Amino acid sequence: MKILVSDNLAESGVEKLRKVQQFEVDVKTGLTPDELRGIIKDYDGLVIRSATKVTRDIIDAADNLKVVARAGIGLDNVDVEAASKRGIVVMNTPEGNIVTTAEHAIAMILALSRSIPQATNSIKSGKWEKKRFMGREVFNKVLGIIGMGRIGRIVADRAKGLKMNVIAFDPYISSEVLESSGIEAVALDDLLTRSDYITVHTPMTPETRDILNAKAFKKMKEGVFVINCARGGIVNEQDLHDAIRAGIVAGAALDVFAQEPPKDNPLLALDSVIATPHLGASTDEAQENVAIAVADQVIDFLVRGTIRNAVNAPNIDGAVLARLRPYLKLSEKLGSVLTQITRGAIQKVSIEYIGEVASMETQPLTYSILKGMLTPIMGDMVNFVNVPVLARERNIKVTESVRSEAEDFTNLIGIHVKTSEEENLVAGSFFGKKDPRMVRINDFRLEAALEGHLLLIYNIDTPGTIGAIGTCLGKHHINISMMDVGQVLERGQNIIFLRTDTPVPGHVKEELLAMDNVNVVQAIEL
Ligand SMILES: NC(=O)c1ccc[n+]([C@@H]2O[C@H](COP(=O)([O-])OP(=O)(O)OC[C@H]3O[C@@H](n4cnc5c(N)ncnc54)[C@H](O)[C@@H]3O)[C@@H](O)[C@H]2O)c1
Ligand SMILES: O=C(O)CC[C@@H](O)C(=O)O
Repeated sequence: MKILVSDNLAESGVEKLRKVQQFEVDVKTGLTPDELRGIIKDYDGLVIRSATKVTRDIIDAADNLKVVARAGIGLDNVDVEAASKRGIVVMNTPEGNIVTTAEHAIAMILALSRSIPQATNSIKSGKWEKKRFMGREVFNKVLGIIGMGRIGRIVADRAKGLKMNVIAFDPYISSEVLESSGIEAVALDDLLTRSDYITVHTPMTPETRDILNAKAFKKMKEGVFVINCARGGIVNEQDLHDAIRAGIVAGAALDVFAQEPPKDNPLLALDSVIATPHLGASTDEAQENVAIAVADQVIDFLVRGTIRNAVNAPNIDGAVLARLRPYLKLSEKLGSVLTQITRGAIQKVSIEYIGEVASMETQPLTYSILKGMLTPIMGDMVNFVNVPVLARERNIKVTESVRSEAEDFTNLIGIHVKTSEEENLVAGSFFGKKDPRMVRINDFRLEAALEGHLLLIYNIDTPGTIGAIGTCLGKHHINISMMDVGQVLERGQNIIFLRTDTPVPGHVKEELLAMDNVNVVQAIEL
């Protein structure tokens, strides 16, 4: 079997792969997309970090490829959907670099506080500018952490060691879980107004994109420091630039950028901005961890058939998997819809399998639902293996029940979620043999295909509202390809479910929301 390592992988990982008798390992870094497309057909396994872009084009040319394995977390550079369609397993190593990245954020906090990069440049140019670089202690200062997952929690722990006062915003973790680790859970606005330092540690999702934007900067304390070692675009770069120029933000430390490598990024021209070229995970220790983990996983899969840390396949026997595959897809999509339409920290998920599906092995389906629910919140690090642990860590109680007779459908999967703020139910089934559909949102019956760009609107039923919604979308050149309108009252309102050909941008959602009779507008991406 042929393995291609197309990014810089620590030697220990390459060696491990080379020791496997059945493997022939090539290390070829810096390939252009055309070069990679030209050679990929020969390989069974592809090992990457973040530089190689595994696009649909590459996947289409990969006749023998069985696995794409990422040494690291982010899979932004892999078209997972295209790989899944071709039956290629995509895996990552979600644990190996979290300590290193958290330490980088702490290094950024200290470097900002004492202007270490700027002072280094100054002294190297022959100056001795003691007054210019008057610093600031971190002792007793308020550190606001947005996103309290693996890295956020380690940052909190290290910052407490520096005697900072840590407050955190993570709507998907209950305040009891945070407070049991001595961290004050706060609302986002509270964090923005109280923090001396704000660091983001969320994945990039439609909800976290631009979470620090002009509106957020306006609420911050004058002199705040901002740190982004997560993903470019979580902090809006233009708005950060404006906030620095306006004197709100005293300095920013950026490891990640909306475009990498950054091109003519005006932030890099500002003296108060310090930056590193996506080095969060770049320590010998982390690279060793992820290289060994990725090599072990590739060997386990290609030699022993065991799948670990895959984002697109559960850990089960091939024949069972083939039977379950359509249900896995339906389950994951329903889970994703549910999270995207429900606010608050998930407390309880109750799943009902009805009809033929009740006689199948339902545990992978439950994991698939949980994966669908947690991925919009946690991004690529959620996989079929770690999802039960992640759910447990978040105190999510999961119950399953089965019923053999379905009333209107041969098969039905119903999921009810209770969060700290509300409750919702979705249900899905198949039309024809394999066409997954969502058939219920709470009491609203519909027949929605589970793919693409969807929009859920709650409105007060008045003549003209649907027309006005269509006109608004049309004005922004957004075509509606499907529409279901609720006939039953849902929370005293009507419900409209649309599919559009292109995503509905935030400003258009706000325009819809500003209409007299429209109360809720939720975009769902599947
Ligand atoms: N700079 C680097 O080299 C580097 C290295 C590793 C990871 N990362 C990035 O760091 C980030 C965090 O990674 P992780 O492993 O801690 O992820 P994680 O999934 O363990 O944690 C993310 C947390 O963000 C929370 N969250 C989701 N949406 C939120 C929202 N709207 N508001 C507040 N919180 C929200 C989730 O509940 C979760 O607890 C990711 O973006 C990852 O890609 C960067
Ligand atoms: O491989 C890298 O250097 C990037 C690591 C990081 O962003 C990740 O997603 O794991």
